[in-house]
Amino acid sequence: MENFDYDLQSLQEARNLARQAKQAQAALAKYNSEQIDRIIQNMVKVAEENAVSLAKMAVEETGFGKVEDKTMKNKLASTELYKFIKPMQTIGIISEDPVNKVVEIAEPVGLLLGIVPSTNPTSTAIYKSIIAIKSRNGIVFSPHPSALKCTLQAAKLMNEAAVAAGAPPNIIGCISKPSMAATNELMKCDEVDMIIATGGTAMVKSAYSAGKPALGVGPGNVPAYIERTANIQKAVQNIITSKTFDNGTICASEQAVIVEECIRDQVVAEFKRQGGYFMSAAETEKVAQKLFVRGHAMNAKFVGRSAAVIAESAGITIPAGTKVLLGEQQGVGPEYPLSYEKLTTVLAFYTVKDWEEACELCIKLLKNGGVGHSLAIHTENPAMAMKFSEKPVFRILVNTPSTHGGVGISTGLAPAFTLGCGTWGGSATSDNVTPLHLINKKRVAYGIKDCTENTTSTVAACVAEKCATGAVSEEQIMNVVNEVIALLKKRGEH
Ligand SMILES: CC(=O)SCCNC(=O)CCNC(=O)[C@H](O)C(C)(C)COP(=O)(O)OP(=O)(O)OC[C@H]1O[C@@H](n2cnc3c(N)ncnc32)[C@H](O)[C@@H]1OP(=O)(O)O
Repeated sequence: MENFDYDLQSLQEARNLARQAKQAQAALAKYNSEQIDRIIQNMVKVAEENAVSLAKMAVEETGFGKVEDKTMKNKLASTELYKFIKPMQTIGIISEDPVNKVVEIAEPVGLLLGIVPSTNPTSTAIYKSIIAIKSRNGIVFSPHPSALKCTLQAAKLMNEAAVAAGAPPNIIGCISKPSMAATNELMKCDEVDMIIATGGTAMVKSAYSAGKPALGVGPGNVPAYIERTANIQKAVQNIITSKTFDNGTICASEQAVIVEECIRDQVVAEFKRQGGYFMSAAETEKVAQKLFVRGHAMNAKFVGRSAAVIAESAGITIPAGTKVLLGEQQGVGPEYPLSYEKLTTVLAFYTVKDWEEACELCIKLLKNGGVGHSLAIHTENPAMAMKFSEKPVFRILVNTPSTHGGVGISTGLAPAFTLGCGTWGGSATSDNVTPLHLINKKRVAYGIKDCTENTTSTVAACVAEKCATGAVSEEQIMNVVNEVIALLKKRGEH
């Protein structure tokens, strides 16, 4: 009976949130760029002011990651994101093509449903709130139950900041009584126009099955290849920096290190020097037993945990100061547990003969749960980086920590906490999701080609008109002239 009451209240809350946010969004859709920018600036300010407290809440509630790194994630989701999206045109006329005479006008998508993972519970809520408002959308959140309090607080702060700067009340909402029934209700209700789903595979799949537009992200299983020309000291430093950032909770973080035989000893020595601990086969087995449940599903108890916590729980002794645990693997698949995604401070370690073998292994690892996501390569040979761009991923991250590279901290990629995996990874986009994914484009298109019989004279008139206005360049005029000649030739009149 208690459960029944809870589910009922949870459903009612979801329906109310969707109704209120939809109403607010209808009003927001009439705002201009200045009004929207003022609102976003205030959201960014409030997110920045609360970056530390939200990070603390997230670590306390989920047990994942580190306060200082979650603080940085909250800042990436606000201050850094704002720098990147400020110049984006998301309102009104966004482009005019005088030659083809097409005018593009941005319209909001409407009301979004944001699904938020437990691994990035406050940064994802801040990021999705800001990109939603930038495109004049409303958003309601479905938080992960084990990160409820911190996601709710982040969403509340974003709503209050938006409203204080002029947004309609309730433009950002968040479920306070999470249940699958409420999440399903939001996914399917008429008020929600689009779902942005970040989280586990099952949740993303159900978002795509809701019968409405959805942007979802697939899982990652990122290989990091250290090629023979790489700066080994830097490559190892990048990998450790990445894997220890928030204790490995970001899905773009490295999952396996691949090295060539000829540099293996140097790489191993460098890892040891920088805080890597190479586990024996027996130790690897013990750690793997902790990391996974039900086959190779990640055990939440060891997601985003330090090497020391994992080692202690597995009953293995490691030197003080160890940053990452590495386990040698000879293959990929169920018999090699570290060949799966582990959002924590553990890496698989592989040795290959040459780059061709590295290629094959990368493909196998990606097919083991990471197709479409990301791959890291450390090399001083640009041609080698381009060879690896042929692999089935949409982010090829070169000489950079893959965590920082994938989410746009250390690369020119868009700052984002929703990283599309393209159709190969079951996503509707292969991009880092930005406000430009959250607009509809309306097009006003003038007739520029006559479809009637008297084409020659109409095209000539069209050329004359374009010349007369002086609005087009000589090159553009020549293009039109060439078009006319081609047309006449086709009709046997030239
Ligand atoms: C840019 C980026 O880094 S994006 C990163 C996104 N990637 C991820 O989050 C990694 C994928 N996530 C996972 O594998 C898991 O969520 C873990 C390992 C992190 C945590 O695992 P757990 O908390 O044990 O399990 P899980 O996430 O499946 O959820 C637990 C329960 O909450 C439910 N739940 C999850 N999200 C929601 C939601 N939004 N609303 C309602 N219920 C939910 C699940 O259905 C599940 O219910 P069940 O126990 O009845 O099956």
